[in-house]
Amino acid sequence: MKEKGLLIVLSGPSGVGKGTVRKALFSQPDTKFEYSISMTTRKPREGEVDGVDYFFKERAEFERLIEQGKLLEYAEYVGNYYGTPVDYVRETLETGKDVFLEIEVQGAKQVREKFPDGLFIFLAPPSLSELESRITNRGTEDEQLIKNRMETARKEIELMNLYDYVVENDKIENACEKIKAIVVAEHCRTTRVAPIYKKILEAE
Ligand SMILES: Nc1nc2c(ncn2[C@@H]2O[C@H](COP(=O)(O)OP(=O)(O)O)[C@@H](O)[C@H]2O)c(=O)[nH]1
Ligand SMILES: Nc1ncnc2c1ncn2[C@@H]1O[C@H](COP(=O)(O)OP(=O)(O)O)[C@@H](O)[C@H]1O
Repeated sequence: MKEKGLLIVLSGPSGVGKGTVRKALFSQPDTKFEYSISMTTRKPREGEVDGVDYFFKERAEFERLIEQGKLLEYAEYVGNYYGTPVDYVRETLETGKDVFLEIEVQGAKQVREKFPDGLFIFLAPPSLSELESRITNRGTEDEQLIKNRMETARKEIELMNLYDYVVENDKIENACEKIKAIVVAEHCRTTRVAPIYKKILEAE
């Protein structure tokens, strides 16, 4: 029987650099995992393409997908829904490929409940002040929103110990290298290679 792929979840506080690190990872030719494109009710930003960056949905349609159980997880984030299509994830894992999710922390918590064997990686900021300056420099939020984001970030950082690994996003390249190394190590875990071991002995 073919071994199933690994579900890799990258999460962490808003503004830590999840999207940036994910894009850097997927621009590297040696990245072998499949990115699961999320659904969202947020409007496309300039240059974003439906079916590439996100599947852009109307609110009513998204709510219908929730009711139909089509989402592995979903969360409401700054007034918009974001969610992971469950069929794509399950079907891709069945083919033996690894699937990569880049999602906020509420969603990651839901995935942990459904996929306890997944690989959960928390992307952490070098410090809270660095996090604040990244959110401020991104220029997408006003002052009050930044204050709220920082309050939320403190609580989110406390959830760090629910994850398997913590990767500090000091430099983008360092974070990418660490994530790739973690995935390689995870594939070599005794619990995962047990079927292969059996195969070796059977082939004797
Ligand atoms: N729960 C959940 N969060 C998601 C999903 N897709 C993206 N996100 C998160 O939603 C947040 C907002 O994403 P986006 O609107 O693209 O803006 P960003 O803040 O510039 O990355 C980020 O923290 C993403 O990690 C998803 O499918 N589920
Ligand atoms: N390692 C890093 N060093 C410095 N700035 C970074 C780093 N990673 C991300 N950033 C910057 O921080 C801001 C937030 O990154 P983003 O990927 O949007 O975060 P998230 O997806 O976690 O909300 C962006 O302006 C991005 O360019």
